[in-house]
This record gives sequence, C-alpha cells and structure tokens, in this order.
Amino acid sequence: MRRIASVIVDVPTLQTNRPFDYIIPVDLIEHIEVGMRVVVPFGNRHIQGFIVDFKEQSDVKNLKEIIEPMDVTPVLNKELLHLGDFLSEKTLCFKIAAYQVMLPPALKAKYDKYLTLVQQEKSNELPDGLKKLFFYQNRVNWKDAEKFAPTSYLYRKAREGLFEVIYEVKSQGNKKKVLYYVPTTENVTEFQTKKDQLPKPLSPKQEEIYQFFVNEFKPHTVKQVEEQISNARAPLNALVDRGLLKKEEYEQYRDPYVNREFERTQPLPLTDDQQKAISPILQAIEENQDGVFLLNGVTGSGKTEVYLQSIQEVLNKGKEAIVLVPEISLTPQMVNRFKSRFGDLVAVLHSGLSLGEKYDEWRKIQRKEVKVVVGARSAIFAPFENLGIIIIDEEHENSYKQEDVPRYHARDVAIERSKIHNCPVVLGSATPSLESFARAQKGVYHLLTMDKRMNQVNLPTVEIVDMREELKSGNRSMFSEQLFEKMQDRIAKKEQIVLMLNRRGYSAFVMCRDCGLVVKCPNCDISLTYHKVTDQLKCHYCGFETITPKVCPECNSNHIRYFGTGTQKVEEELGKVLPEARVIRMDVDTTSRKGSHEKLLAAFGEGKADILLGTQMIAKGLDFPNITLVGVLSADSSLHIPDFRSSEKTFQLLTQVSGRAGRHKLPGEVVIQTYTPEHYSVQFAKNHDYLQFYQYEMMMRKRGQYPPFYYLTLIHINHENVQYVYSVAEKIASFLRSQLSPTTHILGPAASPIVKIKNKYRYQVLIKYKQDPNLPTALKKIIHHFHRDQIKHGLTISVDMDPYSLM
Ligand SMILES: Nc1ncnc2c1ncn2[C@@H]1O[C@H](COP(=O)(O)OP(=O)(O)OP(=O)(O)O)[C@@H](O)[C@H]1O
Ligand SMILES: [Zn+2]
Ligand SMILES: [Zn+2]
Repeated sequence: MRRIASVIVDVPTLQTNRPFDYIIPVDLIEHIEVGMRVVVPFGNRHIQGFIVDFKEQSDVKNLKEIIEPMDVTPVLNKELLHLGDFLSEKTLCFKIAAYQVMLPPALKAKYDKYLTLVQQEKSNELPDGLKKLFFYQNRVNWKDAEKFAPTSYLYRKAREGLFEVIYEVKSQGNKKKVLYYVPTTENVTEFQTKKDQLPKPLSPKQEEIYQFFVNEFKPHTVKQVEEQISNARAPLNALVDRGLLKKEEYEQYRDPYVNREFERTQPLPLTDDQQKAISPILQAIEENQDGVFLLNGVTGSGKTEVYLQSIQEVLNKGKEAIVLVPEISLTPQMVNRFKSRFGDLVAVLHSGLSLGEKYDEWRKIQRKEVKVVVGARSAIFAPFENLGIIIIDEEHENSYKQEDVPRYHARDVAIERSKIHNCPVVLGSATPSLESFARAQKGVYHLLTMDKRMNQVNLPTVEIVDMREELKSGNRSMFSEQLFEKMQDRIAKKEQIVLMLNRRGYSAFVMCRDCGLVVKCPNCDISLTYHKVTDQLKCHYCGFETITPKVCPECNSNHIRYFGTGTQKVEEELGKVLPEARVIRMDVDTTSRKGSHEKLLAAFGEGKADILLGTQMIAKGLDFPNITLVGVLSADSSLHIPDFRSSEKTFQLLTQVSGRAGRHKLPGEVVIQTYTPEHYSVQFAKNHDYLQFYQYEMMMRKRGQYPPFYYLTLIHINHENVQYVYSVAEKIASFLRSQLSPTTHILGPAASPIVKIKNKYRYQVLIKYKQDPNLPTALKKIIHHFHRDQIKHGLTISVDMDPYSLM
C-alpha cells in the first residue's frame, strides 16, 4: 500500500532541497502518482510540491497529510524527474528549480482550475448540479464543480476521460475571449414557452434565428449563426433585448497558427552531399543508436531538408522528434517548413506565445496529439516519451545556454535525453561552436560535412572595405563608396539588399560633447540606451527609464546628444541618400509587438521593400531568393567585447549574414565595412573558411587557456556594500585555492566588467580547470557556508558551471 509520498516542496533553499514525507489521504490513494503536483502544509503555510516517490513508512513521526492533488495526470514523467536530478547535479541548482524549468510557465503562475466535458454523450450520468453547470458553459470552474460533486469523484471521472482538467492563468493579459449568444432557459420546452409568452410576436428574421437555437439548443457565436443566416447580428441582439438570449464571453482554444494554411511539401530528392550526410543519421535511427552528429554544412547547403527527412524516418517508426532553433530564427519561414511537411503533427514553442498558448502547445505534446516540436531552448523538455531524434539547428548560438537558474545548456540536456531514448542528436551549423567542432575532431561527435551550396550555386563573393581609408579620402558617410554603388545597382535591378548593423554589446547612448559625460543608469554600471520614438533613456538591466536630458547634468552644456549608429540613424541616412529605396527596419524597437517580426519579414519576402535593415536578428535563417547583396556596416563592434569568445562570435555573425546573399539562382555579393580589416575573424569570414578560422582560434584558446582546452566555472558575488562583496569574494577565492588541484587556475576576485547591477556591486572569481574532481564539493561547501548570509544580508552568490557571458 502506498501510504506515504515523498515531496519536493516549492521552497528554493538549501534546507528544503530534499524530499519531505506526507501521508496520502485514503480517498486520494488511487489518484495520486509520482510526478504530480500536490498542495501540502509546510510550516504554517500551504505550498506546492512535486511527488517524487512513494514509501511504505517514514522515519519521521507525526507526518502531515497531503491537502490536495493539483494534477489529474503527472506533469513530470519518470524521465523528466530524472532530468531534474541531472540538472541539479550538473548546474548545482535546487531540485525545485530544475522541475519548474521543465514545465510551461502557465503551470507556475497563479491559475484557476477548470473542467471541460469531453464525453458529451455521457452528460446524463452527471450529478444534477453539475449537469446544470455544463448546460450553460463548456467549461466549469473546479471550485464550482466541487459544490456539486465530491473531489474524488471529479478526479476519478477525469482519469476515466469524462472530463479534462484545464489550468487557466489568472492574469487577464492574453486571454482570447469570444462572444456567445446563450439561451436564457434551461431547456427547449421552457425556451418555447418563454417565446410564446412574449407580448409581441417575433419578426420573421428573429423567428428564423429562434428556430436555429431550437434546432441546436446551445450557445452560438454570431459567426456560427451567420453560416446559415446572413446579417444575424442585429436580430440576435434584439432577441437579447427580448430576454430569450443573453450574451456571454467564453475563452477559445488558442492555436496561433489556426488561420494559416500550409501548403503541403513533399520530400525533395536529396543531393549527393545531403545523401552522404543523412545516411549515418538514418542508420542510427534505424538501429536505435544514441550518438551525436555534427552537421557542418555551409549556408544554403540544405541542412533543413536533412532534418526534415530524418524526422520523417522517425515518424515512420512511430517515434517523436524535437527540433531546437534559436529564438530569433523561429521565424514563420522556419516554422512553415516544418508545418508544411508534417502539418498538424507539429507543435511550436517560442517566447512570442502567450502563457496560455504555450500551455496549449504543451498539452498537445502531453496528450500525444503532436509528434514534432519546434521550439527555442526550453522545448528540449518537451514531455515526449518515445523520442527518435533531437535536432539543434545553429548549434553555436549562445541562446541555448540559460543565463538564469538553472544555468543549463540545451545541448547537454539533449545528449542526456538521447542516451535514455537511444536516439541520435544532430547538431547543425555552418559555423559550429569551437567546443563542438573540437569534439568532432576528436571523434567524440560524428562529423558530417556539406561544403557546397544547393545546385552548384557559389557562396557569395565578399569584399572588405577599410573604413579608415574611406575617411581619409573624404567619405564621411556611413556607407563606403563600394557599398553605395552596389546598393544603387540592386535597386535599379529590383533585387533585394540586407544591411546589418552589428550592434552586439553596443547601443545608442547619450553623451555630452563638451565634457564627455555618458548618461548612465543610477542603479547599474551601464550606459542608458536611447529610444528615439519615446525620446527616453532606458536601462536594459533594471528597467530604469528617464526622459533624455536637454542639458548636460554635469556641466550644463546643451551640446548633449545621442551617439551610436543605431538602426534608426541608418534609416534616416538611407532616406537622404537613397530616397527611392523602400526600407524595412528590424530591431528591438520595431519588433517588440507580438507578431511584428513575422509581419516585417513577410512583407520583405513579398518584395514590398528593397532593403531589410536590422541588427544581428536578421543574420540567421532567412532564405529569400531575391537577396543579392549583403552589407555589414560595422564588422568590428563585436570584436571589442571583453569576452574570449568575441572573435568566434564575430566570425559566426559575418559568415551567417553573408550567407543570406545569392542562395538561389542569382549570385550574391557581400560588402563588409570595418576599421580592423586585418583581424583574422574578418579575413577568414571573407573566404568562408571555417576550418582555417577554427585552427587559428584553437591556437588562441590554447594560448589563453580557454575552452575547449579548459573548462570554466564562474562565481558571481553580489551585494550592496562593496567592501563586504570584496571580502566574501576573497574568502571564496582563497578557500578554492586550498581545495582545488594545483593545475587549476583561480582568477580573481576581480570586479565584474559590469560593476553594479540594480545597486548591487559585483565581484567574480573565474576557475579554469582541465579536471578537478573536488570542484563540485568545494562549490557546494561555499554555498552552504554563505547560506545564512544570503538569506539574512541579501548576499547573492551564483555559480555558473559553463558560463557563456563573462560580464
Ligand atoms: N535536395 C534539394 N533539392 C532542391 N532544393 C533543395 C534541396 N535541399 C534544400 N533545397 C533548398 O535549398 C535552399 C537552402 O536550404 P536551407 O535553407 O536548408 O539551407 P541551410 O543549410 O539551412 O542554410 P543556413 O545555414 O544558411 O540556414 C532552400 O531554399 C531549400 O528549399
Ligand atoms: Zn557636459
Ligand atoms: Zn539599471
């Protein structure tokens, strides 16, 4: 008899990072399963927790009882619970944080629980009160339902499939409601009586609609009525006035792609290159072999088709697939390729969806209504139970690493899941991360190469322009002569242009020309970003906002103005020098509204603009046949970020954006403007030479003792008092020196590149090591030791076992 449940409670502290035992109430014993969430008493509160195990007995006396289950079916299956342990080991996070990150955010927010009646035909079996509730609504609040039926009855029937339990996030934010016209009586007979008792007869049109409701006695929308009766709105409202109908709003099932039609595509005959690349993948699928394939295919080599046909094989075997793409390239273009091939079998998860939409997509996965998930990082936790492949497109992207707790990398989770499911992982990129390529070179990953573009199309020719020379020869514009001439040429030929402003770690700021003051955030050590539309200055770390000062706060000069070649400024300049060009601008400002990203790209795809101007968000994934020119306005700004990966990032960005040109029949050209033309990132990008870049960069990494030669761990220590931060950081560093191997390097403590965020000073200790078995224990000891100070004094110590941002 399972009498006792072990529960991980939702209190993220060191003391609670272990299961607590609770008694299962007798009437719930048959409903409760491992992986469900429950409400339990904890101290004098009621909190959430996850059941991780059952026990016959407990060593603890006076156990409390579980108050109620929150789920009808487990939200975490056995595998996901295991992944939770894996995450908590690997990233040193609390278990509860690991479980939470695997669930859609709607399940973490405050919500109401509803029931919907799935088996309509059985409505007669319902207890009377409940029957009435369902008569009027297609969903009933759980609390209301409990007034008419015992809780255990509701759970039992839900498990039998009579109801479905739905969680509705309480915030009104993004709910989609639809207006229904509802009969005001309980049944048709009363409806007819009520009509007969009306003082005046119905008009012919009203009569028609009345009959419509008699025939189908349930709530209808205007649209539903108008499928049979035209111009129904006015008479419907008249029937409301006359008391036969009432208006009610219900929420709709939200499918973000519901009104989109996808033309079905068929598999393309593969080229020889694609054939060579896919066959070991298909073999691994066939033989249920885990293993990692690194698909290194140049831009436009047809990697997507390799993914699609691998997935087809997986589906043929009755299994499921996860495809991760970077958030920013979750463009409709990418999504369409999967939807067009696999139709309704595809669920899409990205940050543009509302909480409710995300939850709906997640439920489709859980209920096995879909077989393929295309999504950003967190889609790696899709609750599939029969995975046949995991694909990570643009595997070099930093966005696969989560910067918050739990600080996991989706690639690591993918590999862990592939071992459980005995399925392959495919990492695809034209510019793989150094770490992955090094593993492939060592034979840890299986390297697959596609070094030619589709249909013998050449990679675009790349011209490097030294902007220092331009300036010397008197060109003060932001466009070099070469780029400007080519832009004129393309506009005349009605071909399209992509202009990228490399803004990594760089944005418009306000500076005083007299005293040099840059306006900074009062809470954070970072310059405020200028937003032209609102004429405001904003902090990207803490959200601080202020209007732009008209005089310098330091010296009172009125020569204060905004700097930085922001996209807005380029747009203005284009308006002056190429007034005939139609420009679409894409940056954080123009894409902040839901769906705007996709609208802008669609417009560009339809040829409604000559120039697509944007930040690095336009560098990836776009596949438009008419783009024949790519211009990069400032190749170097990403080179000067204090990060050992800045050369790699620059090379990747330049190669990716170049890859947008000349992908189909028309040949492509690229112009890269730079102040450091001699830099190897720029030079190797010019020749599309990944291999040479790799070799050179590996040499640099070896010299600097950076990954992939060394592993890194970064500890951040934050507090309002700078002396206190420093002394804690000192203690941590010297403790580590006493514990770790002599071959491990401990750098710091040092002030972080961003010294202050949200009024907290930041110090860091960086650990570089090849192998250090004592490291996890030493780190855990540090966390234990400072635990009290963290809670009491607002100290924060964060540990990142694989940092991608060293700021
Ligand atoms: N076997 C094939 N036959 C004909 N066309 C193909 C084939 N495979 C792919 N294509 C087409 O080639 C183009 C480039 O393919 P795709 O976009 O997949 O490249 P990619 O390798 O993902 O490039 P990037 O890394 O730049 O995104 C697409 O328009 C695609 O439809
Ligand atoms: Zn000044
Ligand atoms: Zn700030």
